[in-house]
Amino acid sequence: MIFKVLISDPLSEEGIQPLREADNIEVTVETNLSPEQLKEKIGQFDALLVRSQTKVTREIISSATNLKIIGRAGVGVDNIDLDAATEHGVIVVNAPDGNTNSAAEHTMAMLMSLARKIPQAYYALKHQKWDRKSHVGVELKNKTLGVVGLGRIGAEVAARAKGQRMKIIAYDPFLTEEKAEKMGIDYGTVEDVLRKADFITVHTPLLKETKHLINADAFKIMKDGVQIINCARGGIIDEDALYDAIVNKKVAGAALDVFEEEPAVNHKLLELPEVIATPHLGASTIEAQENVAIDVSDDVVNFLTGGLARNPVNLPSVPKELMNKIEPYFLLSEKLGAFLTRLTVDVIEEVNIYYSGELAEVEVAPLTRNTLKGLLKRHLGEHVNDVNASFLADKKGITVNEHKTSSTKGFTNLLTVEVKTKKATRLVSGTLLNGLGARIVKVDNYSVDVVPEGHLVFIRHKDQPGAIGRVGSLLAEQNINIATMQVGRSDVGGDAIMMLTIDKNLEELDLEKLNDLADIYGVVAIDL
Ligand SMILES: NC(=O)C1=CN([C@@H]2O[C@H](COP(=O)(O)OP(=O)(O)OC[C@H]3O[C@@H](n4cnc5c(N)ncnc54)[C@H](O)[C@@H]3O)[C@@H](O)[C@H]2O)C=CC1
Ligand SMILES: O=C(O)CCC(=O)C(=O)O
Repeated sequence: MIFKVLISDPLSEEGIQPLREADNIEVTVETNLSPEQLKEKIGQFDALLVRSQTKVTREIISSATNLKIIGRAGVGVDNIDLDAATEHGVIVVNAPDGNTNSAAEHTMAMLMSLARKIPQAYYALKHQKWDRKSHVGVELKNKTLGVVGLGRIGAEVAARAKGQRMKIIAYDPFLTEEKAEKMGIDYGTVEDVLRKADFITVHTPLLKETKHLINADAFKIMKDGVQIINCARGGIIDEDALYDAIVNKKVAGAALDVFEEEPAVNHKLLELPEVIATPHLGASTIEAQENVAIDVSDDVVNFLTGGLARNPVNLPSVPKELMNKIEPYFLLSEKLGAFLTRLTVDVIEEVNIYYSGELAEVEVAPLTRNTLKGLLKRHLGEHVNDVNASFLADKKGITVNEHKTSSTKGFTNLLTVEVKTKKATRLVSGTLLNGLGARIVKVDNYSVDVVPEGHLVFIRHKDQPGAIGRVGSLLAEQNINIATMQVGRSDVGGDAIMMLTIDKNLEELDLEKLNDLADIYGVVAIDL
């Protein structure tokens, strides 16, 4: 059998040698295809290899009747509709490590160019202006670099900036004080980083939680004259807010490799002399392009010829017999993880998963991975799946323990997820009720009975007359209908919880007003 592979973005010729050399693989390189042309052609191919230009939309995937694998020669998979790929049984693989070094080096190049106004001075000189006065820069030595997102690239940037004698302060949901100390950097909340830094560089994926992470409010708390670098993803910084902050002289300069809409030509930020920019070149080196092309080509060859892919982004693969037994628990396990991650404010160090009743009789590793997927997605994004979840948890220094117990507390099956941080232990239990579907039956020490779906609001409060009424009245004022409500308490007049399901989107809920009500200790909004 011959497998047909389409390469639709420019990839390194050296990097695709594994594909060219494989006996049963035929390679077609056709770049610059329009979406319509790609849609028309894709049905003939078993594999598609892309960089970031090709948008692999649901429409393209739906037309790809033979497609088995999509390879992304790079990290970010935001140009590929992962849900559509998973739904169509197409595995997506990426090359997470191959361009780390290049992206980190590009960030350093941008940082130094920004500090010394090199692009502006070059531009002036090219236009016959010998202007030394307008291009006075600042030193990096003894300045503070704030790193938001200390993953592969963020950590490499931090290590290099130390070599420039900079002080580093970083925030990452998986960074602990101990880890920061080992790396010789300061650990802070995102606010600490924004307040203390002279230069701020972002290295997160673009997620719901990181979209416009650097917005007008964030600029307000930064130092006057701060300088900003984005070599990660357009959209992490609110471009309108950045524009205003530069015009108002709050921000002295910005270096951008990425934009909300690419290609970004005629962008208003590019009109500002304080902004220097490159057209998404972070990974554009001979070495990175060779590395990422080799990594995805190897994975495509392995996968098409019956082997395992090393860097799957979405692969669900469990033996059929086991699948039949555990499938009903898949959604519950992910939702328990997703629920618990919203209740956890500090860095998660340990996860304990207790399987009871009929669940104690089967192989539960896929459920553990699925629970971790629910836990990790909030901070690591959609590329977390049940294949890479355990690996990512391990990489983030989280200890994961599975426990099987016979104690079911009256349920035929019970799944309990417990997370431990330095400051707290939180837990949630769920079950499948015969004929009634999934239920959350316990949160910390409180028994509840909540369907784990929709828009949930979890409120900790003091068990006092009027507390529940005040919440109800405030939601009524905001025209928000309460669909279900559960209350639980430890003892009379002590700590208590409310779990509400509301009919409106959580964005329409004024969390601050709820938080400000008398006897309310904390409110968390959770979309399940
Ligand atoms: N400009 C370019 O050509 C390139 C851009 N990239 C982009 O750079 C970014 C980083 O890539 P990697 O370091 O390889 O990814 P990574 O997954 O190793 O690191 C991302 C880090 O962001 C952290 N994070 C998630 N939410 C956060 C939040 N709200 N606040 C702070 N940190 C948060 C995660 O915990 C993780 O440690 C990605 O967006 C990637 O697509 C990557 C390569 C080249
Ligand atoms: O393919 C490219 O050049 C972009 C690389 C990138 O942005 C990524 O790997 O996330």
